[in-house]
Amino acid sequence: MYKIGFIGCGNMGKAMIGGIINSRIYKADEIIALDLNECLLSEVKGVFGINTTRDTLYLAENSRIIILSVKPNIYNIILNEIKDKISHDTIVISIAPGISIKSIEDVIGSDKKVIRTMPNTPALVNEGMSAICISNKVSEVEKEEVLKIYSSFGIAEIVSEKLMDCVVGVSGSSPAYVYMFIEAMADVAVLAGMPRDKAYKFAAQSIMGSAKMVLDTGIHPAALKDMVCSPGGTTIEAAAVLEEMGFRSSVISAMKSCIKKSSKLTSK
Ligand SMILES: NC(=O)C1=CN([C@@H]2O[C@H](COP(=O)(O)OP(=O)(O)OC[C@H]3O[C@@H](n4cnc5c(N)ncnc54)[C@H](O)[C@@H]3O)[C@@H](O)[C@H]2O)C=CC1
Ligand SMILES: O=C(O)[C@@H]1CCC=N1
Repeated sequence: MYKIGFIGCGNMGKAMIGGIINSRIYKADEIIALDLNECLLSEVKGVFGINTTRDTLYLAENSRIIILSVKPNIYNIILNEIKDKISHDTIVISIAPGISIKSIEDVIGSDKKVIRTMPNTPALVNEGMSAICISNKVSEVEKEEVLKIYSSFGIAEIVSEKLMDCVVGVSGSSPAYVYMFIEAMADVAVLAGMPRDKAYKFAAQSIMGSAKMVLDTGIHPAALKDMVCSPGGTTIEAAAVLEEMGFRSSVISAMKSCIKKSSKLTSK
């Protein structure tokens, strides 16, 4: 029996497998994965040394934990395909926006163990942020095990299911906004004469350091911002332009749109 099986090893599946392997929580031979894309499957086998299969039913029958790392529109197809192979000891984990615990139970049975999660791609470098919701069929020991898996590639927190759309906006999707920010900052550094490789390093490390300041010091982000803005200095010039150009309101509108999209998927 494999400890964990991934159906789908695209961006998110690969990131989680990479995080689990890096943290050594499971050995490569305790993990199995499947993907319709043969190149991708040989890639994860080659890079991580895990087992692979083309047989979805074999994976479902032989994995104690199954992670459905496919797009939300494939969920029902896969669940219908594997439902007879899911035992009462199997834990089925969703990582997709809009896929509720109930919608999975409706297909595989409400007597089965289902966990809904929302990870993010920084899992690949063990800096993921994940939310986890547990159904009442999952025991305390199983909850702790899943928390341990998700904590192996970053920070993981139990949240109530009603917060999951919000989680998509604030952590599932947010790495994309941050990459856009890094790209923009690096482009301007290049414009001002810095070589591109250095520009990415300077921009990314500044964002990582600032995030670490928020997490490690517990100081309010506004106070941390004020600590950078010298009176009559350079930073307040930039901050004033960001306010003028609607920086915060752009982020607010973008995230509201993301959360709305996630809740629209859920209500379908
Ligand atoms: N990419 C991200 O940052 C995040 C993605 N998610 C969720 O993770 C899930 C996967 O997303 P990505 O990895 O980004 O997508 P992706 O498109 O990179 O990977 C999905 C993989 O599923 C495979 N696939 C499709 N049908 C299949 C089938 N019938 N059997 C086996 N494999 C099949 C595809 O070949 C593909 O490699 C989605 O539900 C997404 O919403 C959640 C959090 C973050
Ligand atoms: O864009 C998406 O739909 C997925 C969910 C969170 C991140 N990527």
